[in-house]
Amino acid sequence: MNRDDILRPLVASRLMTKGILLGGTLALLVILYAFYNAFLHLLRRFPGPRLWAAFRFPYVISVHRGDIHRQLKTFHDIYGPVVRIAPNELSYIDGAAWKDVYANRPGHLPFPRNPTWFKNLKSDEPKSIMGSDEEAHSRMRRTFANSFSEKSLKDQSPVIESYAEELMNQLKSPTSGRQWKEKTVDLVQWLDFLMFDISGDLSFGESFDCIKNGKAHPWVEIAHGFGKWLALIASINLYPPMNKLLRYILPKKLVQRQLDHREMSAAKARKRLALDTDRPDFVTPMKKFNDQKASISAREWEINMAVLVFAGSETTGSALSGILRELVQNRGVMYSLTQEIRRTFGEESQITISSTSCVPYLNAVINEGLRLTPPVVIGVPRVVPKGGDQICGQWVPEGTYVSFNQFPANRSSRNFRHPNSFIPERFLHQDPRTDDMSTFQPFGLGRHSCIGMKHAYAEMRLILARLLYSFDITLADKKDRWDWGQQQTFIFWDKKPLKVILRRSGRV
Ligand code: HEM
Repeated sequence: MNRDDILRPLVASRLMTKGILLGGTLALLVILYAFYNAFLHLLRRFPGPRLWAAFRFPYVISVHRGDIHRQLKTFHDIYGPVVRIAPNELSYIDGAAWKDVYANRPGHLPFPRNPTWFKNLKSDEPKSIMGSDEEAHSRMRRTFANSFSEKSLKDQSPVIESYAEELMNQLKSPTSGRQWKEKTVDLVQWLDFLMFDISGDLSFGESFDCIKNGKAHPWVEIAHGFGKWLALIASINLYPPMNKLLRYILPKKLVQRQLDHREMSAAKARKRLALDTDRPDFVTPMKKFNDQKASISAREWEINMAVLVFAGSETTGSALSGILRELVQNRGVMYSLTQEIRRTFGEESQITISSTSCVPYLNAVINEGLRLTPPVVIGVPRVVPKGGDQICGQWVPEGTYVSFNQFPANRSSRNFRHPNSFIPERFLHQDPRTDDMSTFQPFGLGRHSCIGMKHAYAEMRLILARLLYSFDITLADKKDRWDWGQQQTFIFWDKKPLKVILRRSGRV
């Protein structure tokens, strides 16, 4: 036996001992970290699943599996209206949380948006209205407000109506040169095309021509992946200091796709800004305001126009798809709504944004659809400000992430009778004993609430009325029935197709 033969096992055994010690120390640290979070942390008295209270990873995994909305629903069913869903995060489904977290309360500090979800890739990136910087937000909100007023909506109505007309013409158009009696189409796809074309026109001054071409514009295709992208960035941001390496960890191809998208948006925004025109869109009123007050920079314009296109199209398209799925799966409601529309309007040309503003059952159907299939599935989280604050009568320490989560709230039997059923009548004859309408805020509340709410309602009414006036709509496959919540969510719904048969109603 030489010297090396004697030393080799000794070295190996030392290395193994060191490895075991290191592994043991790490395991101990993880156990201590989890023990601290679960039993000593200031949030320890809030109910919730122990593993989620101890670590952030179950939440992140669920976000990436696309089932966070269902997980939250299950937790609220078990633990009640407030649940601890991560070491530093609480989820609410109690209506009082809307006011406490999102509204401006006199004598209380505002709860800012959680920067984790809105952090930029680079520190010098321009700010957007969706960001967490409160000063930038109020500057932009003031600039944009005029574009979303009643008057602006009235001015923009002919533009929106012209796109609804284009969609109807496309759906009615002969197939293979022949008139048709019935036709199968995917409404999710067509509604998506419609909403992006409208948003493109109002924000960039030109349509994406998705309806005309029958396919998504490259800008729109990339935008479809935006929810997954946001979820990815947020999950990395949840693990500081890993987020400092964000730009280096993310797959280069993915980052490049987003950067190309931004460049494409910037070019479109610049092109519209350069036009000397008073066309009725979002830009004209904003530009007038900005020319006087110089409130936002050129780079801020560029990013905000892209935000507006996405915020206005993904959400409204999703709402319309959800409502139409509920309608084709609930024939009684479909029948009542169709009757109301065909009774109210003698001709299709009478259906406009203004004429659809007071059609009661239509409004009730839209609200019930927003309740069952909320486009903003889970809440946009806020951070409890300095000094902590009371939420739903309980003190919550500063720095805690808090959110009102629409899907679990709207599907909870604490808040609604028969929460999973599509019953528009609950909005016509409201009964506070069975339905807690304070929980229903599809457009949010407070200074960050949806700036485009009036537009969204106007578009939804117009399009539903036109579709149901002209067509009898049924499911292409009778077995294709399922609950909207079964789909995955990546911030937004990952929508499955809605294949329906259109039959001409006899009115057209
Ligand atoms: C059914 C359709 C829509 C739904 C359900 C919806 C929902 C929401 C919600 C819940 C928020 C609040 C986010 C937060 O609390 O942080 C929001 C904000 C916003 N929405 Fe909508 N939205 C819809 C349509 C639109 C449309 C049509 C536009 C514009 C054309 C729009 C533009 C915006 C913008 C710019 C914000 C940010 C407002 C701010 O932070 O001040 N949305 N939306």
